[in-house]
Amino acid sequence: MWAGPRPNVLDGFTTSPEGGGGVARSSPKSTPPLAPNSPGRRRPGAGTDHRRQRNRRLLRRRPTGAMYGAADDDQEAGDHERTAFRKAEKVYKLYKSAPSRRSSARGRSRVTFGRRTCRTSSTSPPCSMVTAVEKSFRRGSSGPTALASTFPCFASGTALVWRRGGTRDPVLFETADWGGGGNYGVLHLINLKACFEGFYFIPGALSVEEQCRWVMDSLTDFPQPPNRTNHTAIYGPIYDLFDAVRRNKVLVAIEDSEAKDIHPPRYRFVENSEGRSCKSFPALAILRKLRWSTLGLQFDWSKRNYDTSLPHNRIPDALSQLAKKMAKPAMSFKEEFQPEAAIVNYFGPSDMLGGHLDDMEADWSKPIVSLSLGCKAIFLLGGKFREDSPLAMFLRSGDIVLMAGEARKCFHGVPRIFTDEENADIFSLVSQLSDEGNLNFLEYIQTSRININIRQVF
Ligand SMILES: O=C(O)CCC(=O)C(=O)O
Ligand SMILES: [Fe+2]
Repeated sequence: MWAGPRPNVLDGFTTSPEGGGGVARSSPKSTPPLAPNSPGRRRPGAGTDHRRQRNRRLLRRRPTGAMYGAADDDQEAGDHERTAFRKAEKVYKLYKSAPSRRSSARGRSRVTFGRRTCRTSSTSPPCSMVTAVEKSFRRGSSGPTALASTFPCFASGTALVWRRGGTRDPVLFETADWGGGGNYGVLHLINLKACFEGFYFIPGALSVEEQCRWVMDSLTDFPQPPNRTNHTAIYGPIYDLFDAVRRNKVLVAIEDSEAKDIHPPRYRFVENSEGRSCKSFPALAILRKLRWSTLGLQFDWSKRNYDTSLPHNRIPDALSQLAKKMAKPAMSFKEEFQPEAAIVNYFGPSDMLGGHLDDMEADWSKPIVSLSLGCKAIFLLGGKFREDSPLAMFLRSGDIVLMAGEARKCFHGVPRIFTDEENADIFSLVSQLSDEGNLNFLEYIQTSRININIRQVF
């Protein structure tokens, strides 16, 4: 169990108890109440009270994203917490039957779990758009739809969405103009709710080789300084985390005399901590508590803005090229997407990302390009208000989602990932990594999901 210094309370996700609970979450009591009907989107920079108020709400929602602890929240929350989005999160989240335990130790998440038995079991995945869509896309079934039966080429039409309780809603969709060639099907929801316009789903967009590459980069290059991670606020810049895991190293505090720079590393990895009086942290534990890293322009979670004064590298060229290519269906004919920042989210077995909006980019007409890697997840796409019931869908390794236009203003989140062998849906990724002998990556990704979302900030 994690016993390190208290992390930035605004960092990352709340982790599972067995995952170490390394990321603290802010207490629901200390955060401002959520207005029952959040105001619609205002243009960035409007600087109104509404906007500030909403940002404070998001400040709490986005980075903490606590799913464990939800039971606590529910008890302490008022009606404003009982929104359709919140209800859906509860339907889809992972429940465990385990003895109730509450940790209040400093530096750990305050989590409660095991109060309820499993409702969303790994064998009963949600009825969702993707249930319908993937019947047609992935398995080639005729399905109750006007979708062409073979993936990746399909025709515009209507799909039926099963909702809980057996009702079926039609979803009108069109195939998006890919523009850049490539053998992908792009599903663009256009009428389920007006606000879904601008949401594009590109199943199987990344080959297994590409998936391996992005998994490896996410674990090796992307957390390297000057990129910041949830660990930066605690340890300062730390280098070569994944290499340290491979070599079973431990993280130790650097003696004062070793620090010469203005922003010196405060910790570094060493072979073993023998002979040192300070505390040491196994590299593997640090990796397991990695929740996010930021590429390109660095996002300041505490101020909720992009801090252009922070040292940063440009988005890696290959990632930038990929994002430009994938963004095409959501861009106007003459424009090119300009990747300026990316957030890499690392999900452990019981992690989730609470419902939120991404509203800190200046131009919301530009898409967010979001890559899924590793274990399958449930993604909730809500409306402009938390009261709008979200659509649930699966995102698998290699899928890409674009959020643009109206959908850019919609609440969304990830209440659940599937880490069991049967439901994680990572067979090809696993066999590719095993063939290549990349066992450390394999071990990590078998119980994890990585999301890379790429943004144009200005
Ligand atoms: O993990 C995902 O698929 C979504 C991530 C996301 O919405 C975000 O980082 O803002
Ligand atoms: Fe998001």
